[in-house]
Amino acid sequence: MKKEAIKVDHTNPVISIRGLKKAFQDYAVLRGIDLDLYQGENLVVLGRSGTGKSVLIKIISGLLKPDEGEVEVLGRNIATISDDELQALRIRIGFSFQNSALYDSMTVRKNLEFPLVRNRRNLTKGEINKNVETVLDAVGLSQTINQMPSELSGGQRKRIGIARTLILNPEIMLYDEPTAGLDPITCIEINDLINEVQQRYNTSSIIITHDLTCAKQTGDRIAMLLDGQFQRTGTFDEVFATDDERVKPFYDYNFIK
Ligand SMILES: Nc1ncnc2c1ncn2[C@@H]1O[C@H](COP(=O)(O)OP(=O)(O)OP(=O)(O)O)[C@@H](O)[C@H]1O
Repeated sequence: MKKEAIKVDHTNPVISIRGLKKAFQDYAVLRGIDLDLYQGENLVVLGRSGTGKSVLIKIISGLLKPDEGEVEVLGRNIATISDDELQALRIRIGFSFQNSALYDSMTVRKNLEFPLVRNRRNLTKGEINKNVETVLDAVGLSQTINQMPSELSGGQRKRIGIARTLILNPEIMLYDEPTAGLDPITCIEINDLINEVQQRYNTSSIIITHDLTCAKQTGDRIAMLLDGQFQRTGTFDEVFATDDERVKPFYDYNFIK
């Protein structure tokens, strides 16, 4: 489905990164990253395997510490906040993992209740049920409520993983390769879901992908990580209007020129 026009507030970055560097032993992965994610925006991050996309979102969610630079998330400097403040900030960020990260021994209902029981301790049973039903409806899987993850398809697991992050009403969503391993029709459905989430929950999102159809369908803006920096950012067409041999193969491979 074609993406509906979204109003992005370019005066209000929810993530602001300046001069971010991160190395492991001798290998400099991120070599001076500058990036803003604006309120309401879907930003797609592209880059070859091993260029540091996952490292970047781990730094944003406080799982890894930067070596140098400023990383401000929802107005808080990630490097200097206390552990308690970081914990509170993380609840405002939804992380959709590549493997969906569901608990295999729990039903869909229990998987969805889990973050609420942990983080919203004063909710009544009725409120918990209502929240579970609302997010299941949002991802179009109300009928799976009593099923086990093993009974779901890859696409359904992905949706439940997204529902589990939505249940805490995150302001920022981080999607790590949301369409990896899915068939083309399911990919399109997940792309549509990412756009629906953006509209319905007013989220700002970073979407890491190698799938250019996903990038084109979901991205309001694309940022391409090349040699440790964002060297090409813009709309999909702007980013790929180049003869740069580091960029062209992405397009040619995805769209079979
Ligand atoms: N905790 C760590 N310790 C040491 N090296 C690490 C660590 N985390 C990541 N790296 C290295 O950093 C580099 C970037 O890894 P990252 O997972 O961010 O790549 P990526 O761009 O997400 O790749 P892919 O598209 O394959 O998922 C890799 O060389 C990886 O081995």
